[in-house]
Amino acid sequence: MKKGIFITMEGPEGAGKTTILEMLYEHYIEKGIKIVKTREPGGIRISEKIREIILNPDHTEMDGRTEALLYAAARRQHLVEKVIPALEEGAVVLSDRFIDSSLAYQGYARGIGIEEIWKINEFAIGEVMPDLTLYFDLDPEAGLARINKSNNREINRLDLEQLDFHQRVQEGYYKVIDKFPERLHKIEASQGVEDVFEQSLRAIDAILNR
Ligand SMILES: Nc1ncnc2c1ncn2[C@@H]1O[C@H](COP(=O)(O)OP(=O)(O)OP(=O)(O)O)[C@@H](O)[C@H]1O
Ligand SMILES: Cc1cn([C@H]2C[C@H](O)[C@@H](COP(=O)(O)O)O2)c(=O)[nH]c1=O
Repeated sequence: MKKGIFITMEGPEGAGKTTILEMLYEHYIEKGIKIVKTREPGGIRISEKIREIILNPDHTEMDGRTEALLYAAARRQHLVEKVIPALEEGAVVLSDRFIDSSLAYQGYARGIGIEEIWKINEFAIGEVMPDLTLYFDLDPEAGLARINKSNNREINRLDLEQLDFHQRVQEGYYKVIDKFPERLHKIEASQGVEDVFEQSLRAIDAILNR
């Protein structure tokens, strides 16, 4: 039975999810809160292997539905092996991306359909949905400029998509917000890191203190 709190971070490329996740993790560790950080696709051995297959820039022939199924498979294993056990132990789980990435990227930007992608993901995740999702909103040009400037960020197959794909990703997230307005908390990610961090903390503390 779930006792912990499941929080996910979403947004287009370079929006600052990983930066803020690390800051939140350090903050809650210092406060003595039991917290687990993880990411998708990945987080555990099998899902990291699936990540390598999906994001390899050489795999240009990958079909959109194959891509969607691989993300869902990685998600399933990650949930069963890492997220659900941590929630059962009462931890706060912070995940860099989850199902909303599939809805925005494969469902909307790839044009497979948000409802189609929702159906295959329902099979993968069952009842497990985040308690809160922080959505970092940033224009794709600005996000791509950030990752191109960054030295320690490898450029993957999805980064190499055209700008119009990344623009559809952002529109896809807006559709996801319309679908789940209670769960998604939108944060303006063009602000400085400290402001983004403070607003993220406030949203999470509201859930932790409930
Ligand atoms: N608020 C911010 N203002 C300016 N630069 C930022 C901000 N947040 C993060 N950055 C920088 O932008 C780059 C991308 O940040 P980060 O890796 O956290 O983004 P991300 O959303 O996890 O990206 P992706 O999902 O594409 O891996 C890094 O170089 C980071 O230092
Ligand atoms: C979970 C998930 C991710 N993606 C995409 C989004 C990014 O382009 C990469 C992951 O790279 P990151 O540096 O870790 O953000 O994968 C996706 O298209 N669908 C998904 O479900």
